[in-house]
Amino acid sequence: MVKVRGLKTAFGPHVVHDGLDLDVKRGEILGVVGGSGTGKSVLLKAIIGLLKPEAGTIEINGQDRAAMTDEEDRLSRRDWGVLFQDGALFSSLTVGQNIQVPLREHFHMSHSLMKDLALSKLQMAGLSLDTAAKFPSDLSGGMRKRAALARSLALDPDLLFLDEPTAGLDPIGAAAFDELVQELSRSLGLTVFLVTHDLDTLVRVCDRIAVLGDKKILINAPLKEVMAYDHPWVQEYFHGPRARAAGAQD
Ligand SMILES: Nc1ncnc2c1ncn2[C@@H]1O[C@H](COP(=O)(O)OP(=O)(O)OP(=O)(O)O)[C@@H](O)[C@H]1O
Repeated sequence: MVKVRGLKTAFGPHVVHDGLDLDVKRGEILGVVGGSGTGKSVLLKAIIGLLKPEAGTIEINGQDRAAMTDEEDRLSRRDWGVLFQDGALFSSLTVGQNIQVPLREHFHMSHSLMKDLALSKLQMAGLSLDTAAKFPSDLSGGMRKRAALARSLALDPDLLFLDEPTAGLDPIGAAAFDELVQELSRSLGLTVFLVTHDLDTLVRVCDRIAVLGDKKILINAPLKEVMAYDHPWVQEYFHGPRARAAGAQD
């Protein structure tokens, strides 16, 4: 579903990725982890086209992003949704209006159809219908995440990019959110690219885990294999007390 080859990204002299390869398989939930500043968010931004790589190729659904015309790029954007770390909802719009933003951008449809679609996405994200009329500031952190998830589902994407979706949620809210992502992935066949620091999330929902380090993907494999990988950061992260508490046992 996503194929990255030889990716190089840099900010001036600061090289973030160099010769990075990554595959995201259709229908899987891939967890992307790595130490702070290893370039998880930059990788996500490069894949979705918010950041231009210095070298390498990125294919989504078999289409080389660099070779796309503007129109092809616009159309391909319908195939994926993004949930950024802060939710990034428009504060002056209601939740319902927020969910309608991508629909307005991509389709000409009647107001009532748009409203109905927004309500169905709210339900998919586990929110009650009355949330549509509320403003983001009226919602709890967990509800805001769900509202942002509903917006990222607006165009019925095949692929979902989530950047630290459970950051800032309490453990119960985080577990419920993880469950929702897993349920959506299974029922809609969604492929999920999930950047996270949350060991609970990795253990609970990810089919495979890609570890970023030394400007590359060090390993991309199921949890058990990743835990056995001989690298200091991997060993410390997956065998420390937090990992044991999350149930990541050999
Ligand atoms: N717009 C930018 N301009 C300059 N440097 C940047 C920019 N965005 C990111 N960087 C740098 O790129 C590197 C990778 O950043 P990134 O945000 O991808 O890290 P991360 O792995 O997501 O970290 P964290 O886990 O702390 O969120 C960092 O050194 C960061 O300072």
